[in-house]
Amino acid sequence: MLDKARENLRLACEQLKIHPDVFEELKSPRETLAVTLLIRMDNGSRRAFKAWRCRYNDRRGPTKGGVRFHPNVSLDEIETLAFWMTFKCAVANLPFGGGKGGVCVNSKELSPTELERLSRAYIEAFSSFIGPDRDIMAPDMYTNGIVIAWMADEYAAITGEPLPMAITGKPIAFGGTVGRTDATARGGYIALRHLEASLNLDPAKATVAIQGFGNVGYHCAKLLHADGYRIVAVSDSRGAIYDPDGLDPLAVMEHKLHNGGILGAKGHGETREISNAELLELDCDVLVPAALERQITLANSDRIKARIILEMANGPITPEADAALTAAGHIIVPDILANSGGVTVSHLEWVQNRSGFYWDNSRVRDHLKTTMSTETQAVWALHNDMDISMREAAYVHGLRRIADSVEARGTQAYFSGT
Ligand SMILES: NC(=O)C1=CN([C@@H]2O[C@H](COP(=O)(O)OP(=O)(O)OC[C@H]3O[C@@H](n4cnc5c(N)ncnc54)[C@H](OP(=O)(O)O)[C@@H]3O)[C@@H](O)[C@H]2O)C=CC1
Ligand SMILES: O=C(O)CCC(=O)C(=O)O
Repeated sequence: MLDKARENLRLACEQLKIHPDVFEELKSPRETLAVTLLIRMDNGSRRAFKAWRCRYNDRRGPTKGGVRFHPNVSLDEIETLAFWMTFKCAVANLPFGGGKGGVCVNSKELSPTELERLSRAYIEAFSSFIGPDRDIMAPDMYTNGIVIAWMADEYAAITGEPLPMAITGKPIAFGGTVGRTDATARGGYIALRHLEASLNLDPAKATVAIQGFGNVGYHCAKLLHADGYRIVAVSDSRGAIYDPDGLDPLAVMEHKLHNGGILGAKGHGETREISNAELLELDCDVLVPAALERQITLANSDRIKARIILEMANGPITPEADAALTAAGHIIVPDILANSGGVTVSHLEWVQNRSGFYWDNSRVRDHLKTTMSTETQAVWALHNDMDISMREAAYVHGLRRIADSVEARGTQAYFSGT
């Protein structure tokens, strides 16, 4: 995946006529630590789990990014996610570089005590790699507030820092910020709402399909539904439900909490089960991938019907499929813009921890709204002015800021054309 992600970088470097030195610096991660975590299982046996943390690039500040627990986590995935974080933080204009971490584990197979030991073992292994001015962790797939609280507690014990600033996404009672739980979804929602007029989208008429019903997918569904969008399909790892008359996200979540999954939840009309693959191909106005990478590839891109794709997951569309969809006229609001609301509010948690002054919900939301609207407008303007896709525009926007920070350190001027 990293090879393919570099392709976006190369294109943005070409667009901006950036000096080759910048590409040379950004094409590889600065450092990645790979470890094996050994934990004691409840039955007394020991089990090994591969784990990584990557600091991709720190030109704009300490590296920042979540930690993922998933059986498909690999070195390539973590380095690619850290590459995307580098650009995401620049697009959001945060004083951060990009990082990411993960453990190759199916956390659903662990008991709560095993999961706690694994979370604490991760921090033990990476405690000297991370730090409030070096690398700051946060939640990602299958690392919720409880996992983050164990991690923060372990870091506090190891470092003697009662309030760990090297980990964001903490519970509010442990130094977290208001507004982080739904920040990623809210950021994407603000971006979409900002573009409504330009995209000729009418919430009262528009239909939405959402893949993934976790933190991001659920809150996205809730926010869009509250504004009148008709949520016609949602999915989780077990499958999808489709109801052309619409689904109520709160009722679907209620069902998931009681039954362990969304299958069987009822909407306003005749609800039926479909597969995750079918969900992606539904005839709807907005498709929101909010689960894993590489869900839309050349194998299914010609069957995608949604006019607008709001990429809330990281990397849900492969570069080849992205090119095909763009050529076919689909508008893709790219991940490094659409899902940057999470890290934007993580930044606020870090700021509040450092200052010791805590913001209220309206201040956090106002800040998120201003950031998302400003950066969405900037990317949209570049997309129109340069006649490039929104993804290329987002990379150009982020790359300008990263290249500026390289140049500001006194190295040679990198923009040959300006
Ligand atoms: N959390 C955050 O702040 C941010 C997250 N993101 C990205 O958003 C995406 C989702 O993250 P998040 O919501 O936090 O993760 P969660 O762990 O909260 O939820 C993941 C959801 O995806 C579902 N899922 C897992 N595998 C599949 C599959 N093969 N097909 C369909 N659905 C599947 C899960 O199903 P089940 O419930 O059955 O397990 C679950 O509903 C990821 O790409 C993540 O990197 C990006 C920016 C920030
Ligand atoms: O909140 C953060 O710091 C990072 C979130 C994240 O991992 C992501 O945006 O992909």
